[in-house]
Amino acid sequence: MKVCPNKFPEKSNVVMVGMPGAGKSTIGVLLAKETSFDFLDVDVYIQGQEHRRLQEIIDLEGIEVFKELEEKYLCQIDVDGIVVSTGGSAVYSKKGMQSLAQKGLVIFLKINMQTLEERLGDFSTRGVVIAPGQTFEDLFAERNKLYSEAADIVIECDGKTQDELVVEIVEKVFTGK
Ligand SMILES: Nc1ncnc2c1ncn2[C@@H]1O[C@H](COP(=O)(O)OP(=O)(O)O)[C@@H](O)[C@H]1O
Ligand SMILES: O=C(O)C1=C[C@@H](OP(=O)(O)O)[C@@H](O)[C@H](O)C1
Ligand SMILES: [Mg+2]
Repeated sequence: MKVCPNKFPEKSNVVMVGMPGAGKSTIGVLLAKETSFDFLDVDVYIQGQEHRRLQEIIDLEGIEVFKELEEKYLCQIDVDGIVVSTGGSAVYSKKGMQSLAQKGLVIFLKINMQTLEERLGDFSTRGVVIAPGQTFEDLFAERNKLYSEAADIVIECDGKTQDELVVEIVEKVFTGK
């Protein structure tokens, strides 16, 4: 039986946004298991459609081509009863986010700079969309603004385990506590 995000009956999906390393993919799948929702990781979806790794696309074709592709695939997603974990750069696509938000409750997994650095290590090998010369601090500030604007709900993730975060999201989104 499917549980509905009953605090938000007009929304049939849950959409995770946030910095790379914030936990969108791992917490998204745990949330889907907990709620009997299905799960879609947009990064995995793009790779499956493109038959190549995101890192390869970014390295060989550059970030602008990657962002165009990401927008194309974000706009194709038409689902119900799904936890959708986006890639960290999805918020650069206004059209893509508007499309997801039509039926999706957008959850921003917010995390501080120190935790991100610990989790990401060398982000140049993780395929992060960052402009030449842009510092990670600048990227962090730019992205946080976009995630906050896109979000219906902000979840502060620092110092919390994945399981604690799933419980918190279920309470805020599914049981209305
Ligand atoms: N709350 C958490 N506490 C500790 N480690 C976490 C937490 N959330 C995610 N992680 C770890 O951080 C890494 C990045 O998580 P991932 O889900 O891939 O992030 P994203 O999809 O946002 O880039 C993974 O190794 C994951 O296990
Ligand atoms: O933030 C980014 O620029 C990106 C994050 C990645 O996803 P995760 O946020 O799941 O790591 C992936 O979409 C791509 O490599 C670009
Ligand atoms: Mg991910």
